[in-house]
Amino acid sequence: MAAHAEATSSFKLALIQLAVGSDKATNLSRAAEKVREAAQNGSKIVALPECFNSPYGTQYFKDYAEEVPAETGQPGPGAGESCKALSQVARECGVFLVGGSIPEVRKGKYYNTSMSFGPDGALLGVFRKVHLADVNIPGKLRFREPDVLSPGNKFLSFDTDWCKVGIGICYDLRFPELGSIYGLRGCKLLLYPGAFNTVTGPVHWELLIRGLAANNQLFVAGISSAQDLTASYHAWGHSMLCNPWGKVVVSADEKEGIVYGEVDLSEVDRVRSHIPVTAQKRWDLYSITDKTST
Ligand SMILES: NC(=O)CC(=O)C(=O)O
Repeated sequence: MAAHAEATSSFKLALIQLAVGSDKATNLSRAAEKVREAAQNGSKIVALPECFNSPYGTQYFKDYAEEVPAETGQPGPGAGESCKALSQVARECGVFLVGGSIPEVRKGKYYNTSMSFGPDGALLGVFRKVHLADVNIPGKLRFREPDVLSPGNKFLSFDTDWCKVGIGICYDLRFPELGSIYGLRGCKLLLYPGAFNTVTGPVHWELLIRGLAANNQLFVAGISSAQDLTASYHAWGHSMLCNPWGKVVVSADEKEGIVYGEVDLSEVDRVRSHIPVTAQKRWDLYSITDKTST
């Protein structure tokens, strides 16, 4: 009965392609406004982009960094302003909220950190970007997150009322091992807040999202900030949801907006029954080992 209920369940997902500026308070209040709009339009899971409260760039991370609670559950009075704002709007709207990412400071180290909240405002868990962006394309683009950030050492998957969701951040898309691990954990939806750029984005963003979805036969969404050609970093935009067949269900252009997609979980089982690769793994020949705990 439970399996049937899940097999037929479907829900609306909202990807908020936010225009991010240099004022943190404005970024937070505009993000909350968009979460309210997405909830009013019937979304059950809402996701924000990478670095939604600060401009993207190694020169900004330290100035915008906040502490993130060490414990899950309702954030205490000492929680940072972004954590409090996200928790509050998730509770007000009764949605699962994947809070994009923010620069975090913890014991003198900096991280690119995503916090996820339940509909009661409780912090469900944090994901610190595991693979840090290291891009050097001579004459075109250079940025190295490892110059400032430390990598996270844990993955994050959590249960919603419909399915288990796995979280990665941007450059993590380049490492299909993470998607495989979430697939093995039973996730049916992967959410990657991101900020690809106008050099790598046109070639790699959609390709990586679709590849991850097709290889693991599950839903994958990438959530970008909007493109701003006056900023020092030109985010690619093009937030999108891809289905387990590897097809783009819905996508944005480069401008600010909310992308809505219907996640019909029965598609996961349908695609897996049509082409049973998830049941054909040759674990006698190779392995994917999850060395972390949830
Ligand atoms: N910003 C990133 O983390 C990644 C990126 O832009 C890229 O891989 O290209």
